[in-house]
Amino acid sequence: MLMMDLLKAGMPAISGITSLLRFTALKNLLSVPSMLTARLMSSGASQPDLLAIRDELEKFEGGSVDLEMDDHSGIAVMMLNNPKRLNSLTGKMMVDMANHITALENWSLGKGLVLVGASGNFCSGGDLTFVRKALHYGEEMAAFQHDTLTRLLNLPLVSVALLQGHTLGGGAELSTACDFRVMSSSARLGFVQIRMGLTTGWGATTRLVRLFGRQKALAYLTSAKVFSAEEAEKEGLVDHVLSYALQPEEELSVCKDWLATNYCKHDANLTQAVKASIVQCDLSGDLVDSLRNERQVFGKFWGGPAQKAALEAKIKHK
Ligand SMILES: CCCC(=O)SCCNC(=O)CCNC(=O)[C@H](O)C(C)(C)COP(=O)(O)OP(=O)(O)OC[C@H]1O[C@@H](n2cnc3c(N)ncnc32)[C@H](O)[C@@H]1OP(=O)(O)O
Repeated sequence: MLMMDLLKAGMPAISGITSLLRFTALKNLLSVPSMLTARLMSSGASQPDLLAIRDELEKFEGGSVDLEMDDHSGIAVMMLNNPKRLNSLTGKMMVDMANHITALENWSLGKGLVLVGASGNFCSGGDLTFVRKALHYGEEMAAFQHDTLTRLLNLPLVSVALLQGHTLGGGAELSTACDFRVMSSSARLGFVQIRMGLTTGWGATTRLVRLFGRQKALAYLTSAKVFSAEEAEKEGLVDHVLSYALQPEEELSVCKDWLATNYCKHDANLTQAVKASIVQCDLSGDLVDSLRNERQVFGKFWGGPAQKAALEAKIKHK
């Protein structure tokens, strides 16, 4: 794809950064394969054509992902914005997120990132309108999301997901691609994919085993249990539960303060260096192998009879 085509396609809303940074982000998107892609290439596995998948996903419109980068505090806020559908992700939102992560990879003043959903909901998974139209495209979408979410996890910033309202299916997967999870006292969190006739499509099996061990990962994924904040904290699934006295609109600023005062109070260069060193310790070949396997398993179920029956049933994951 030519640079001009990308420019025509348009980068999503980014505020607080210079046009130079936009250009750098675009250049990187084109010329520097992500860490995951580079590893796929070096391992000799067939390389997913992420630019072609990006073009395809972008056709599934609806919602946006918006980014604000505050150079003063060094804290960015990335907001999932599809509130009428509880911030479930369309293909276009996946592309927005990938582009923003490229911008964040290049943010020299950055220390931290809050991932949040608009209007008091984190994310209720894949947008089911998109899902129904993309039943032929599971493994490709999974490859794109694996790349994006591995880059999110490996950003040189300390990241936190603010879980408000519903965090379900793919939304729960997103939350595991952040370093920390802060949960609203009334929120609900569940890896409900199995009830939707699916395995994880966005890399959460691999990340859950690394975060919590195989037994807990197995329990979360096979039970499809939807956790209250109290239960999630007891499990260690979330790092902090917010006071019940807060209104949803106050919770973002409290979460930002939690991140700033605990993990982003020191120099940006040092904070980035610490995170980058931790990422280096964690870069083993088996991450790539595990994600590839996860994607292949997911591809066997996506568009299959169990998923179609679940979509017909219009399940509510209460
Ligand atoms: C690779 C991806 C794999 C996955 O993510 S699998 C998981 C996919 N997510 C789901 O199946 C969630 C299904 N929805 C639900 O369980 C319930 O809507 C939920 C989240 C418990 C909320 O229940 P309520 O509070 O009663 O609200 P509600 O059902 O009236 O929802 C409000 C409006 O949001 C919509 N919505 C919620 N989740 C959605 C989704 N994932 N995709 C598309 N639309 C979604 C819902 O249809 C409703 O819209 P409307 O007002 O009826 O037009």
